[in-house]
Amino acid sequence: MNIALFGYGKMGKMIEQIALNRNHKIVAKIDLDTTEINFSDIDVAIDFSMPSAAFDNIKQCMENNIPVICGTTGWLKDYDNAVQICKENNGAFIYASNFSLGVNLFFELNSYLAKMMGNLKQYQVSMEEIHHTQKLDAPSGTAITLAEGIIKETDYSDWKLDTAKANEIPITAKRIADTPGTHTVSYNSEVDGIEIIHTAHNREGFALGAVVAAEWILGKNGVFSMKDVLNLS
Ligand SMILES: NC(=O)C1=CN([C@@H]2O[C@H](COP(=O)(O)OP(=O)(O)OC[C@H]3O[C@@H](n4cnc5c(N)ncnc54)[C@H](OP(=O)(O)O)[C@@H]3O)[C@@H](O)[C@H]2O)C=CC1
Ligand SMILES: O=C(O)C1=N[C@H](C(=O)O)C[C@H](O)C1
Repeated sequence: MNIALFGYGKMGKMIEQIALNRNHKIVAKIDLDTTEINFSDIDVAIDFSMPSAAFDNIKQCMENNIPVICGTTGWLKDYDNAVQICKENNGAFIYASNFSLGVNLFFELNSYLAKMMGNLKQYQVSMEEIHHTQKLDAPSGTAITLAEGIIKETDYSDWKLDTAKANEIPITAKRIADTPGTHTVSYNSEVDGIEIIHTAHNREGFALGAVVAAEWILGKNGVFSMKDVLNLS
């Protein structure tokens, strides 16, 4: 499969390694300085760029009939627009805030726990995410997906960074050097607490998930999620 990498930073380089090990070819490495792209060579685009760049990259690929796997976070105000453009072009698109198998299992666990907690008003939920100091967005895309999972199953109506009202989920974002990504969901009552934690030890899981998603989407049309790729319930 011929892959174009939109963004050749920490994730782009890790994806390149994994893709080459799985016998794929990297036919383009696109960054801020790229002036021309030869779309005729590309089977699938994988975007791990920047919040300000992702939507334009996705749009450009869709208009050239290239399936897109997008892992960039912090651009979701334009998500519905991206879905619309995908449909208009009969394209193929996956956005995931986190491509690792472990986090996608953690999303399922989070939903299950939230479902149990829905009627137990003595517990208050809160969340913490920790990432490296170069991260541009806060809270992380993964934390937002976790919060959305809780909102779906409980009376919480929104999330907020730091201070939140009673019906909002407070999220704390910490930035610590060399931390690939740690997410904790906590439920606390007067008498006890329950925590679930996912810790990424490195970026390999994210990169492998993105390449597996690219392999999966080839030949398909539509807007999908990692749940579809991993065949999770
Ligand atoms: N969904 C997931 O599983 C994961 C998502 N991420 C997300 O992926 C994104 C990238 O992360 P990471 O690799 O760590 O970040 P980096 O900062 O290491 O890399 C981003 C790269 O994007 C390049 N870039 C800037 N503008 C454009 C553009 N217009 N088109 C294409 N590329 C561009 C930058 O180039 P330059 O240096 O020249 O500015 C840089 O090389 C972030 O949003 C992050 O949150 C990260 C890990 C996992
Ligand atoms: O910027 C990162 O590094 C990461 N970003 C994603 C997010 O915002 O959730 C996924 C992962 O946690 C690493």
